[in-house]
Amino acid sequence: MTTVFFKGLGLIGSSLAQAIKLAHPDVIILASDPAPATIPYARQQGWLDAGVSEFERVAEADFIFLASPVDQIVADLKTLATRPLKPGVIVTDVGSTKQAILTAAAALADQKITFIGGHPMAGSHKSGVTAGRPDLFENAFYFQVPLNATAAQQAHLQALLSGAKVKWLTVTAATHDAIVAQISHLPHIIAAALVNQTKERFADQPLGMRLAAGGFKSVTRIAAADPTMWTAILLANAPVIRRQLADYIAHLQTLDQAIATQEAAAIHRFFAQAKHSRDQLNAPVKAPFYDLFLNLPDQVGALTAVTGKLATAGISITNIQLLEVREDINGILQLTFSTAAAHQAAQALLATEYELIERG
Ligand SMILES: NC(=O)c1ccc[n+]([C@@H]2O[C@H](COP(=O)([O-])OP(=O)(O)OC[C@H]3O[C@@H](n4cnc5c(N)ncnc54)[C@H](O)[C@@H]3O)[C@@H](O)[C@H]2O)c1
Ligand SMILES: O=C(O)C(=O)CC1(C(=O)O)C=CC(O)C=C1
Repeated sequence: MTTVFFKGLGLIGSSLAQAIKLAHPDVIILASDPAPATIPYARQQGWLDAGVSEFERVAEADFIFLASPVDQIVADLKTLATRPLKPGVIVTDVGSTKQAILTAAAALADQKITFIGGHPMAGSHKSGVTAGRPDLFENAFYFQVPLNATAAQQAHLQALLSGAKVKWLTVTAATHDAIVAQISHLPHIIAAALVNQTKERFADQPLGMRLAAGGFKSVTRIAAADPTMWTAILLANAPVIRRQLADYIAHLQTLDQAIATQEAAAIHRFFAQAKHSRDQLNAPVKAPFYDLFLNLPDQVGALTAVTGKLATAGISITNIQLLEVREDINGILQLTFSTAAAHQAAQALLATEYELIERG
């Protein structure tokens, strides 16, 4: 019998819990959440087996999901490291940032407890248990950032979450935080800033932003997201967000200059480039992508050893994915590069130590 413990049963926690229960009805789900109506609602829905307080009964868990705001996840990781836990337990989280969380999880690794950082790339501006849905993550990417897990342990977590129907992507914490700062954190800042500035601009207009049509509404939907969650994200990923925010402001200033000097060609280029890129967003991914497959030993730190070797040699990886992992058998690691030169250099570097595999 498998027991899964959720600390935090809001939008993301409850969606994952429901996806687990649907795919594995025998799994026992325990959860703690301080929001008063959360546990009764989940019990009444039928997919929560028991509500507990804080970390009560956590020692029964085979999997522990930390699904509260990222600052609370950091605090919970430190607390968990002092608790007696079940041998072999896998601890994971769903936080929107990864470096601060992986740093805090070192306290667990010191106790020989397995930690795998996680982040499903789907969600909503709605929050709380009532917004949760078992199909929320269908076809979404799900980042996995292992700290001290074997390939088999990563696969074990993926199997538990099979009902979520996600596309797994293994990355380092630094890569994760750089990517999501640009495509998730920055957009939330921009949406909120636009709403705040619009509100100020319309201070003396009775209807104000209620007159807005689709443009304003589609750009600002995510400004309705939970302020507690977003404060924690911005503080946890501050240096990366600040760099990308400065870059964004520079883009706005360039456009401002082009408007001031009436440079029609520059303004046209600004919109044409954006249209081209936005039109590509849902198009199938086209080459050039260069894949390298290798047998990854089922050992703690095996993935970090490969990525560390490539980083030391200055070779950048576009994507890392673990395929076909079975208990006690090597997993296949798929490394994707964006240039033939990087692919060749990686091949030469890794061939001496790893078994490279041909895949069509
Ligand atoms: N909202 C999204 O789109 C999205 C997507 C991916 C990941 N995430 C991440 O998932 C996590 C949860 O976000 P969410 O959208 O589910 O937020 P949410 O507000 O819907 O849920 C958070 C839950 O955590 C609970 N909580 C707060 N303090 C707690 C504590 N000390 N112990 C136990 N529970 C506690 C809250 O009561 C709430 O029910 C965050 O770390 C967030 O960064 C969010
Ligand atoms: O769809 C939304 O409303 C979201 O904001 C989801 C969203 C994002 O796309 O930025 C929010 C936070 C995450 O960590 C991942 C996904």
